[in-house]
Amino acid sequence: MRFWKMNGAGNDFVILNNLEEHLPLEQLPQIARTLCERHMSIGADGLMVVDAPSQGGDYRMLFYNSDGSVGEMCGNGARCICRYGYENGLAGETQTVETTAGIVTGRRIDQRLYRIRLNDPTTVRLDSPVEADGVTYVCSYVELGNPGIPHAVVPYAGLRQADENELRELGRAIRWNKVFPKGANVNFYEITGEDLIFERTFERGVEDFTYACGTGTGSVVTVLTLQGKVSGHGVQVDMTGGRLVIDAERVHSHIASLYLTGPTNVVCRGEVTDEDLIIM
Ligand SMILES: N[C@H](CCC[C@H](N)C(=O)O)C(=O)O
Repeated sequence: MRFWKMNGAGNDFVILNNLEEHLPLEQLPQIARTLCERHMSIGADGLMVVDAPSQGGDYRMLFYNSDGSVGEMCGNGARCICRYGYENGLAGETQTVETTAGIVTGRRIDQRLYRIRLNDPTTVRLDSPVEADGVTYVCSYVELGNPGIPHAVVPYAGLRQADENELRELGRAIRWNKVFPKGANVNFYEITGEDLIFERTFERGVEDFTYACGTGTGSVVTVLTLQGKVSGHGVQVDMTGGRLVIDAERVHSHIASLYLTGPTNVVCRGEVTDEDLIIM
């Protein structure tokens, strides 16, 4: 089984091409759990599988979190898979990717820089109170696409200096809060300059912080653009693993388009030989 290991701003993935591997779909959650484990196997935040398109796209992208759960979409993953698609001859410099959340289009800017149009926000709930550990947090909720990937957007003063363990516990409490029926990725942010944000995301399905989250940055900038706190144009979002840039086009009280731009890295390519993997 051939694989690529990639990351987008430090959000890392194992990529398999099912047009060649022909793995049964029902085995993919188990394969994701095995290969994403950081001590026993390759290690990654998620597994992405390229499969045959069914809606006129160049290919279909299946996304599994490291715990084997399905993600509707992954912004950094989609940027990486566009590079994978381009470099493997599956698509050209502009491409159409079929994701569970809907169609995502992507564009190669240069060897490492890729830009995608994220799924449009389908649900936006600004500033509703969420209670965690007896404290009320003012928290917005965004879903991108349909079925939408769920994001909580939480302002957090002094985020850079915050105690990581405390923040993780809070992230976990909000992630499991009953007001979010699908759960949520929890995006803590602070505004650090004009159109400049620092963000950390506690991810559903990884159940920890990742180094970056593309749909998370899109959700934060959606909220802040609607609230008039950022311009929406070229908003820079710094995360642990690098800088992502969001362009959000605001039309009246909604976001009409959302673009994510950022770096990719092909870390290695090779053959999976993990002897713990059971493939029927
Ligand atoms: N890191 C990803 C999102 C993964 C989504 C996953 N954590 C889920 O909620 O299923 C991104 O760049 O958009």
